[in-house]
Amino acid sequence: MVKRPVVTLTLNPALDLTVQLSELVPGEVNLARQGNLRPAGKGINVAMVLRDLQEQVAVTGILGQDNSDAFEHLFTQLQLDNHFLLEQGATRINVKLSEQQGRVTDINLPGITVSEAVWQTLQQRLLALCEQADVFVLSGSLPRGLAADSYGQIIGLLRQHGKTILVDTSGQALHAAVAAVPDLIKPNVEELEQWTGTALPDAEAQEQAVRKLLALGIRHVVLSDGERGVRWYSRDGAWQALPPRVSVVSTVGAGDSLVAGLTYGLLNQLAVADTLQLATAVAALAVSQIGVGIPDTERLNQLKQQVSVMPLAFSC
Ligand SMILES: Nc1ncnc2c1ncn2[C@@H]1O[C@H](COP(=O)(O)OP(=O)(O)OP(=O)(O)O)[C@@H](O)[C@H]1O
Ligand SMILES: O=P(O)(O)OC[C@@]1(O)O[C@H](CO)[C@@H](O)[C@@H]1O
Repeated sequence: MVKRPVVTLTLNPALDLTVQLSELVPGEVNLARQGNLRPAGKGINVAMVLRDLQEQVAVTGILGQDNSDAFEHLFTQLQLDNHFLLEQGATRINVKLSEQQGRVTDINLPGITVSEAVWQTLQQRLLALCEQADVFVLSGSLPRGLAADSYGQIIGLLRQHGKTILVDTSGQALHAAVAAVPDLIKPNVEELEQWTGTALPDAEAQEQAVRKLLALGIRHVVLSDGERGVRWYSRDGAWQALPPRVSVVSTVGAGDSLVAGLTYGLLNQLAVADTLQLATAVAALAVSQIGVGIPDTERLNQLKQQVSVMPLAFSC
């Protein structure tokens, strides 16, 4: 049977310039140990990992026409079905300053400005993709020119066609996405705090916020918490996964790798515990390298064995 592809949407992609430094000293001349420029952005990262997990993936979103080559090359190389639209200007460069002891400083640029015409065409393209795909992953921030409720509009459109929708975004875009009730969201703790507008200092406070999200009709809330791991909440129960200890090279893309693992689990109807085991291992792998992906399946299997997954006492 031919597998139907997953669609990942990246409205605000980026070329990630990862700079490896011994230690960042602000205000001084910093000599980098190494630099690396690669096509990225949240949905594209998710797509790369899903491809390494042997899934068929269609990628869409909006790229700047002045520097789309590196992206197009990547899509061809990885056999990602390319449905990106081109807009005037250049896709942004996001700078990731990665220090030896694991700290990463992100400098994310605003990106291109999207015209109304391109936005309308993008919605038509998503509609066309509804013919061939059932699962849509909407990831990342919004570029300039798009209304804050753009994800709300897209979720409404996909919902009318009965699609499964996963969302990973932040700030106002997360607010709008939540209001449109996707199937799964993956905030980190800071993003959950942005959504409630309050500090959520402990698991109890975080779970109060999660209950509100589930009460709105969101079926799965997956809360990531960096090296402390991840907690998955649904009306059927809750689970926690503790990641293996890895030596941190760059945490950039850890969240996207987790989302890819979650998507794989949903697509293949894995049990929650198995999905979390895989997703947490893939995220740990991302942390131990520059960029995302699974260069070594043996290593992934070793990491999977070191993930602990346990049920959590939780009621809605
Ligand atoms: N130091 C670490 N060691 C092992 N696993 C980690 C580490 N940091 C993050 N992870 C894994 O990656 C997952 C996602 O990390 P995090 O909560 O930081 O997501 P995020 O803030 O969305 O990440 P991103 O930097 O991609 O936006 C965590 O739930 C955890 O499983
Ligand atoms: O501006 P957004 O879309 O929130 O984040 C963009 C970004 O930081 O996310 C990815 C890591 O998750 C990077 O590849 C990219 O630079």
